[in-house]
Amino acid sequence: MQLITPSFHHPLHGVEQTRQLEHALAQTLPAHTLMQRAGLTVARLALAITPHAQRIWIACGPGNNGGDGLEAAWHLQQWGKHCVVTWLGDAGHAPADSAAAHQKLTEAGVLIQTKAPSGHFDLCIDALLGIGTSPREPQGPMADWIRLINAQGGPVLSVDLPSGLHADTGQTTRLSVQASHTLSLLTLKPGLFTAQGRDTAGAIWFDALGAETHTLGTVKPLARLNARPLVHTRQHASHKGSYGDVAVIGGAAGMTGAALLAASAALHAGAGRVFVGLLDDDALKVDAQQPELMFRSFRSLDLSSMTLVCGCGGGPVIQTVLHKVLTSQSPVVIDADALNEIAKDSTLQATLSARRGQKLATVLTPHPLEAARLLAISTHQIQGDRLAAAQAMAQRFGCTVVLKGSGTVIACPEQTPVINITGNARLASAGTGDVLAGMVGAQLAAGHTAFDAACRAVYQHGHLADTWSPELALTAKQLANGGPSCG
Ligand SMILES: NC(=O)C1=CN([C@@H]2O[C@H](COP(=O)(O)OP(=O)(O)OC[C@H]3O[C@@H](n4cnc5c(N)ncnc54)[C@H](OP(=O)(O)O)[C@@H]3O)[C@@H](O)[C@H]2O)[C@@H](O)CC1
Ligand SMILES: [K+]
Repeated sequence: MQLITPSFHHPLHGVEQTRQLEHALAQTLPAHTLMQRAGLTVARLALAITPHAQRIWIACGPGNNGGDGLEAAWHLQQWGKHCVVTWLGDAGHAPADSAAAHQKLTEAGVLIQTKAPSGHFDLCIDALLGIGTSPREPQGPMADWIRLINAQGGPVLSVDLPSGLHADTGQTTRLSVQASHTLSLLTLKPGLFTAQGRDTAGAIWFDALGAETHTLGTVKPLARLNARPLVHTRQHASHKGSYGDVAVIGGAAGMTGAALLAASAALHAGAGRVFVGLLDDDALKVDAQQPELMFRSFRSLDLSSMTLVCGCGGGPVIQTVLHKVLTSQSPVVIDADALNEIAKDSTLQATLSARRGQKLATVLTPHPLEAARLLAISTHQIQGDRLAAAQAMAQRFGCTVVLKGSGTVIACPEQTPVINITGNARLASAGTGDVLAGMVGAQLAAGHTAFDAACRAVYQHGHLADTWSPELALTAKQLANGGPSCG
């Protein structure tokens, strides 16, 4: 069992793949073994997170998730805990593994109740719903028990998934369990890490139940977790030209700040030189706070020799430069208003898609609303399946897509998508998206592929927020500078 941190590219398997693996593994083991392993590991984690808990409520659902709970209760009872076990199943109709667990617990003399318990519990174990959850709203006792678990206010350990959370998408039913810990079994599920997953699952643990890495490797994952990128030591004998040039193109009248944030972020993320091509003719020609930035008119920029970050603060006028940017042979990051303009214009969309045929690096960085415009669907549909939406955009436009939001998804046509788990809600403030675009630009300028550049920048952007002092406000300006202590 392990606590999940962004240290490894863990594979993420959805419901279908998890069931395939379960089936393959179960064939090699005596009956009920997987559920017995599941119950034991749940009981061990319960003990680890609440070592002094005496009174434990184990709420068990009608399927095999409930069976895991019954198995866990058996161990906890053996270890001297006072377990209150409630079950929504029916011994005559329960799945075979759950029926066996029910019989074992009954034979151990544990009372299995059907009514909601009363009083306070030191720990609740939520074994109501796992990968078998359907999108219908829980009703009756299931709904009552979810409300009661959430009302306890103490630690809640969810078995496999917080009940009500969909394993593939991270969507929840309106009523769902709010866990402090979730122990994902056999596989890690993508829904734990994106959309509502991060807010409902708490700390995420994983136990492969004896499935070795090569067994997990037999089924293609839906996604992988982003992991801390390797930091390359700079060669002593290098110079600014070794790290590439970035040109930020944007900053229409009244919106120069966005372009300056992206430029500053590119600079602090290691680009060799950073140019700013502002679309406002009357804009500043130098930034005294950041004298390293070189201001140029868009017309005078040599687009062929630099990485372009296009759209930050661009307004509708960005439309006038997009054809030139998209037909350049340079790596390109497309953000904000540039995305909105492309969404409106099928000719620009064709120009964007044509870059793939020329093997030109292109990264789109939409937030869900921009993504909705690009795919001409609703934001609700985008958020309903973020992995699928990011992949659809990557396929449609033939490039790398960074779908921002809780559990940012990075997708490209050739690779398994990645979900990022660094970052937090402090990033939900003006300008942080411009900073990310600049950071992606710096990674592209350093020579990384579009997908790698996006993964590295997204990780670092989130990591800065995760290591930010809780006493200090997180502002985009300081984020661009690499953190509050850096300027
Ligand atoms: N896979 C593995 O490798 C292993 C799996 N294991 C465990 O098994 C779990 C999967 O078990 P599972 O397939 O029985 O599904 P599960 O989540 O218990 O739910 C099905 C039941 O819930 C009901 N129900 C569904 N939605 C509902 C709703 N919204 N509101 C109300 N009710 C709803 C549904 O009713 P139905 O829709 O059929 O009427 C059915 O009765 C998995 O997550 C893991 O914990 C481990 O033991 C070992 C290895
Ligand atoms: K559960």
